[in-house]
This record gives sequence, C-alpha cells and structure tokens, in this order.
Amino acid sequence: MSQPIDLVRLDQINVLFDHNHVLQNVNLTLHKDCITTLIGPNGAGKTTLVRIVLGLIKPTSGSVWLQPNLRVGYMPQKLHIDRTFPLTVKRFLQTARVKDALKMQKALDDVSAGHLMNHSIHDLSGGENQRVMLARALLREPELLVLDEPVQGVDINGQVELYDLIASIRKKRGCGVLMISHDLHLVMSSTDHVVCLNHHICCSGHPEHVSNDPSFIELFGPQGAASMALYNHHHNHQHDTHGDVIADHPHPEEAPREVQTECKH
Ligand SMILES: Nc1ncnc2c1ncn2[C@@H]1O[C@H](COP(=O)(O)OP(=O)(O)OP(=O)(O)O)[C@@H](O)[C@H]1O
Repeated sequence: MSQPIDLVRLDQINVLFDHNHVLQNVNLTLHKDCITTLIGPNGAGKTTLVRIVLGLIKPTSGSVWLQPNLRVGYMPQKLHIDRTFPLTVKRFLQTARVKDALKMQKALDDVSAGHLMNHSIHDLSGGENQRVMLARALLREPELLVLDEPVQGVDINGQVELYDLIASIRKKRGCGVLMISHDLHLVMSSTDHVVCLNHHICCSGHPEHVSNDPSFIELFGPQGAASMALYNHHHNHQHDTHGDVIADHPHPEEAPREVQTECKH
C-alpha cells in the first residue's frame, strides 16, 4: 500500500475558553483519500477541533500544518435561512463564489440533485437540503471536505444514502474527508478512521479494529454502545463528569495518543 499523503497535521493542540479546557493535547493527521470520523459526546470539542482545521480559531497552544494551498470544502451543521428570503438552489450555490453554470450543474449531479437547480431552497426535503449543501461544498473541488453532522434532519434511509454518497465522492475524487457524526452505527461502514474525542483523544483507529469495551458504554451509554457492534473502544482510563481523565492516566497527555493508521481503500 502506498504511503498516505498528509493534508493536515495537528500537533499537541490545546484550546482554552476562559477556564474551560476544551481541547487537551490533541494530535490528528488527515490524509488524502481517507474518511476520518470524529465521534464524541455533546460538548466534547468536536466542532472546536473542526474550526481549528478550518482556521476559524487559533489554538491556545500547539501547531497546525496544512498542505500548502489546500482547497477545503465545508458543509456546516445547519443553515438558517429565513423563509421570507426567496432563494433558489442556483442562487444558493452562487454564494460559494462560483458562477460557472456547468460547474454548478456538475456539483449537483454529483450528489444526485441535478433536477433541483431552480427549486426554492425552502421547499427541499431534509435529504435534498443536505445534498445541496454538499454540492456547494464540492463546488471548489476541495482536496479536503469537512462535514459537520452531514445527515442531520434526514430520515434513516436518507442517512444511509448520504453516507454512501460521501464514500463514493471520496472514492471518485480522492479527497480527504473529515466529518463529525453522532450516527455511530451508520457511519462505521463508510469511514476509514475513527477518532473518539472527549476533550482529549480517547482512542482512534480503523472501525473494524475495535470491539466492544465496557468503557465505551461509560462514554456513550449502553444504547450507543450496543448500536455500534463494530466499534471497539480501547479505553484504558475513565472520565469524570467533565470528560477529564480520572483513572489509570491522571493526566490527559498520558492517555493514548492518536494512532497513525493507513486508510483502507
Ligand atoms: N467560542 C466559544 N467560547 C466559549 N466557549 C465555547 C466556544 N465554542 C465552544 N465553546 C464551548 O466548548 C465546549 C465544546 O464545544 P463544541 O461545540 O466544540 O463541542 P461538540 O463536541 O461539537 O458538541 P456537540 O456535539 O454538542 O455539537 C462547549 O462547552 C462549548 O460551550
């Protein structure tokens, strides 16, 4: 297997909001042609980590390296557009500052939404809405696609389709993908690398390399753990109510660091 190409390298990232230590010594490498999925409980720092990658916030300490001139496509969690503001899909796509009609049509076609070009953005179903958002993120032919909970507001069948679509986009374009997901059981089959974040990186690796572990239940609850049959959480520590490490490794820096793994293609 060829050596993976790094797109982003985060080294020993710490983020403090006032006294809230949201990210603690986080190391993360994103590769070309690889889907990395960030999982973790609410408030674990997932969006903060994504915002670091996007350059929207600077870490309190640590270094961020991006491949020079890296083109990044971003799909936010949710767009709130007032219904009284008339907006077609076409006009929405143009907000990505790409006016080329052919490019816009191709981006929509790539997400199987080519027929929606002249529809009102307000009349789209949950799944159609997410596809249009994805098309917008694809417009600038990103080398890294960043997706914040891409299947939010989509029914279960639509969720499976969207994850499949993301996997096929990665395959077709060879881009790197970083996504946040809460749909542990669904995302497992369409990701290469899972990073479990709870302020620090609890564990990471190929989904199939992990199996049931009692400590996972501690983090996600019995239901979450049960729904993720493939996922094995190599926890060797416990968390207090703030997500801080309290056992085995009293200091987060002693908790397992990110494991560098190659993507399966
Ligand atoms: N700009 C900010 N200023 C102060 N605190 C912030 C800021 N951004 C995030 N936080 C806090 O940092 C913590 C982590 O937030 P973040 O949104 O990164 O978590 P998350 O894992 O994405 O959560 P969720 O799954 O609920 O979306 C939260 O306690 C949040 O309130």
